Amino acid sequence: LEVMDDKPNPGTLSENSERLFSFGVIADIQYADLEDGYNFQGNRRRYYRHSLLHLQGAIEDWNKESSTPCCVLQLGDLIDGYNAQYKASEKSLEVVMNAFKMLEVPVHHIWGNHEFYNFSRDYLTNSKLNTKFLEDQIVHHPETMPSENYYAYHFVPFPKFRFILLDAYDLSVLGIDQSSPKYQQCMKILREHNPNVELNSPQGLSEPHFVQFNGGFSQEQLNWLNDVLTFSDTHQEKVVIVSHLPIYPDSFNSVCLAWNYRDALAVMWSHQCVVGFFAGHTHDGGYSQDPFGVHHVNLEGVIETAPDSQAFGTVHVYPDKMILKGRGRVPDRIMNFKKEASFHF
Ligand SMILES: Nc1ncnc2c1ncn2[C@@H]1O[C@H](COP(=O)(O)OP(=O)(O)O)[C@@H](O)[C@H]1O
Repeated sequence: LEVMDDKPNPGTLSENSERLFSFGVIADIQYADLEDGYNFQGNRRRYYRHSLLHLQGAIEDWNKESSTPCCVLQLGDLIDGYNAQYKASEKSLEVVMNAFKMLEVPVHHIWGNHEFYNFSRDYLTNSKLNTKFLEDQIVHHPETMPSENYYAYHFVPFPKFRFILLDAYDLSVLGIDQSSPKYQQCMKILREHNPNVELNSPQGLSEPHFVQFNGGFSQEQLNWLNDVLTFSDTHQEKVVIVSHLPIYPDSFNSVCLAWNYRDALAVMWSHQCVVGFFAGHTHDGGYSQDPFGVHHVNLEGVIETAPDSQAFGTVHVYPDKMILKGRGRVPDRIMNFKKEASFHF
């Protein structure tokens, strides 16, 4: 495609020879069978129908790639919340899942706020959006098994390289029964930080990420994350963490952060194994390397991508770096591993 041709090609021959494996990334497809619309601020066009064509184009490209990706990470918000209003949630999910059937490699689905506008957590758990069956278990390490109380798991597509999917709506008022103790606990957290009548509004907040369309990580999930990262440290693995919500404040506008992003950062920063953190949610995209050398990528959202562009990427992993090959409005990025974290052969 022309869009790719005018960018520098990071995949030179020598790099290709030491390429270990690759994976696809895509975020915020938010499909709905609706005319184009706008975001809440009214400054970004949303292409509800065209998002499906963008997804189909991405799938065709991944299938055609010379080094086939091991898998694709779908970073959440697969269908738009509007589907619920039009009683089209199940139909739209089916349309999008049918598109994914063309993909020749496994897709890992993460859950975003729009999943919970359409479906309850119980529904999602029993749906095709639950890809926990793709997890890898570590024998004799029961502490690395996630509990059923949140949607998170880890897998190893290449020796010594682990992916951890996190549930950023583990603490959330979305998709959960209003009579449950957990709802009450989460509503309390939200109201303590957000006195607005409209809980989706960050207006006047010193911590503007305490809004209803965000969520957070329970202590239980963070303890599990800590245990998996401890295992990875001990076994000299590299880890990429994936979540719908970003956790590093530098990489974009802070309204989109997970509620307790600081707690997640503290866990992550107490280990050396983490090399990257991929998130969606922001639509605008962003990138930052934190002081501990972790690369934070917020992927540009498909829903706000014009029909003549694209928004997805393939990440190629090398012994000493990851190279994001972006398509359309996703920029290419070379992300070097911190020195002590490079693979040694
Ligand atoms: N500043 C705001 N004040 C009130 N409601 C808001 C505000 N920003 C977003 N919302 C509401 O929050 C929800 C999510 O916002 P939206 O921009 O659609 O986010 P997403 O990127 O997840 O689609 C929508 O229902 C939207 O109307």
